[in-house]
Amino acid sequence: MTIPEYDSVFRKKLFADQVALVTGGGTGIGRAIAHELAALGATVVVAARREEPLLETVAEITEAGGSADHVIVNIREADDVEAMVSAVVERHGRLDLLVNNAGGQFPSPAEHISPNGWRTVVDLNLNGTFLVTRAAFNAWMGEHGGSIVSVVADMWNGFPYMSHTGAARAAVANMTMSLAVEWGSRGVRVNAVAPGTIYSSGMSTYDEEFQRTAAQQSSRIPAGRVGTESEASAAVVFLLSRAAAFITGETLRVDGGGSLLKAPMVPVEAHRNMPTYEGFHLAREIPEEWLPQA
Ligand SMILES: CCCCCCC/C=C/C(=O)SCCNC(=O)CCNC(=O)[C@H](O)C(C)(C)COP(=O)(O)OP(=O)(O)OC[C@H]1O[C@@H](n2cnc3c(N)ncnc32)[C@H](O)[C@@H]1OP(=O)(O)O
Ligand SMILES: NC(=O)C1=CN([C@@H]2O[C@H](COP(=O)(O)OP(=O)(O)OC[C@H]3O[C@@H](n4cnc5c(N)ncnc54)[C@H](OP(=O)(O)O)[C@@H]3O)[C@@H](O)[C@H]2O)C=CC1
Repeated sequence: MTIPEYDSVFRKKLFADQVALVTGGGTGIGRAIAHELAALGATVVVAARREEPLLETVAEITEAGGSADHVIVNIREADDVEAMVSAVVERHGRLDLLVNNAGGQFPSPAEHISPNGWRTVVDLNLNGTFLVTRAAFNAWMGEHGGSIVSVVADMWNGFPYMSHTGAARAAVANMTMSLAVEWGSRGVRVNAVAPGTIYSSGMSTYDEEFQRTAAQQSSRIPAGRVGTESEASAAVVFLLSRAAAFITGETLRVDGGGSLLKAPMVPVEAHRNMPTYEGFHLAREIPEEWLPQA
């Protein structure tokens, strides 16, 4: 099958002569970003732990007329990360664009997350993102400038049953602001994109029950639907581009308005376990019909 070039809304040679590194670029949102950047003229290096999806994405991009390469990496390992960034600069001579897209987590009530489970998710989504960002700055961007975008999540009002990733992604949004300030004078912009529920191939890594819950999110999203991989990619590409030259330290929501609603992602169980406080004897007591019915 012939692979057509990515149908980007951006100008064809936007990233000509630039080199981009996309972590997690072999699958889902990362794969879409890799395709879009390559269609816009960048040489794209995709990096992750499994070689097969990386090779497939590289082959697709090459077939579509773009330039791509891959590196195997576990972003939780500092030595791996250093080797990845060195390989990109050695092979391609520069590193202009970094997309911290690799990430993931598992749904679980907080009390059942083991210490190692918590550490693993924070290591991947926060520490891994920091390691890659730091390595890209030290190896290239600190001297030559560049643009960094990290993919986080809709953690704005907490992330029930995903507390580990919520904490890690909020930390990345905060790190994004710190680094934007520290590195502005070096010509490096640092931003993030916070996707809501995106119908990415990554969704199929979850069990059926979770996927059903995710599908039901449509009814609480003002856009009336979940998002596409391309919609997440377009936001990342915009922030990487010169069109965003005056934007740094920002986390852009790509969630169809979902994060604006007060409705929780998961329903609150009816209970009477939260005692009220009435410090004033003339205060109104909450009447029975205003309390949850068991
Ligand atoms: C309400 C719906 C809203 C929908 C919004 C959706 C928003 C987000 C969507 C996405 O991100 S899409 C998909 C992205 N992709 C993934 O998430 C990938 C899948 N996840 C993983 O690969 C793992 O979760 C991982 C932990 C991130 C990495 O796993 P790794 O193989 O490195 O770890 P392990 O060695 O297997 O485990 C380490 C540690 O973690 C515990 N653990 C792992 N999975 C689970 C689980 N499902 N439940 C409970 N605990 C888990 C595991 O037991 C280990 O701990 P110890 O046993 O050693 O204590
Ligand atoms: N889909 C959605 O609704 C949302 C997704 N996100 C985030 O967007 C990003 C992309 O997700 P999506 O495309 O949906 O899902 P995917 O599961 O397809 O993408 C995750 C990618 O990260 C890579 N990865 C995971 N762990 C590591 C690691 N330790 N080192 C290097 N690479 C790693 C995976 O490759 P490999 O396993 O080969 O290493 C994979 O390519 C993730 O950070 C995800 O959490 C955020 C909000 C919503």
